[in-house]
Amino acid sequence: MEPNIHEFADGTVLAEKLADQVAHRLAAALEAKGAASLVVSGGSTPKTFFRALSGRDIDWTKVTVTLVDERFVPMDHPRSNHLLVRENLLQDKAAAARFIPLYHDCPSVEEAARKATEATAAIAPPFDVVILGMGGDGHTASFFPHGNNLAEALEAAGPRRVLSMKAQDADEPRLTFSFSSLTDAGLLVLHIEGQEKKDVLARAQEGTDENEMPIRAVLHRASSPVDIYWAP
Ligand SMILES: O=C(O)[C@H](O)[C@@H](O)[C@H](O)[C@H](O)COP(=O)(O)O
Repeated sequence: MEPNIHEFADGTVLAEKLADQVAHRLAAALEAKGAASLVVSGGSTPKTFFRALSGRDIDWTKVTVTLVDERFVPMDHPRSNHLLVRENLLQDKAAAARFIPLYHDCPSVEEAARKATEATAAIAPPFDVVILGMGGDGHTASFFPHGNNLAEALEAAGPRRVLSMKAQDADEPRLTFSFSSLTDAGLLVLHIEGQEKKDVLARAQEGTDENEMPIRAVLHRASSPVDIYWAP
């Protein structure tokens, strides 16, 4: 299924449009089920979008927010995605949402992944909204090229869970939802910005080796349509 590409004049316009689309999708889920789930990525790209979404007027008390992936660091660590989401998304109206962290203070990242799987199992599948980012190496979530658990993480019919991931390109051990947990979302978005990321996307779309560029698994075999949001 070919991705749908939405291009915007700049990151601010993109953030407002994406916040509108996500709020609309969450509101529809709340109307239909009385609950909604939002699963977001970390990194530097989503900050403006998070701030725009935090002010949208939906019943956030019934929305569960969690992370696509997390660095294996405590919440007060500057590289924590939980910290990023707490400071930028869980503010204003969205402060009322329930947040489920992936990080757990365990002796190993493998044990933390088991605890994160248990802690997130209560979120009814499929997730309503999943927002992915992409690194310059073609990783998404914590599906890093040549990651130690990459094959398992990318299994099409693998169990819904959180796995640990270690990779040369990752600054620290990671916790990541599996491909199967993320890619049947009601709304599956890849949010990237800048010409460099657009060039990386083009290279990913031309090739098939998922170990080299794991984003290819999402682009080529996600069960949900992929909506790419891009601004210069
Ligand atoms: O924990 C993370 O870093 C993210 O989940 C990761 O997958 C991110 O989306 C990309 O690395 C892009 O990051 P930037 O937005 O900083 O380029």
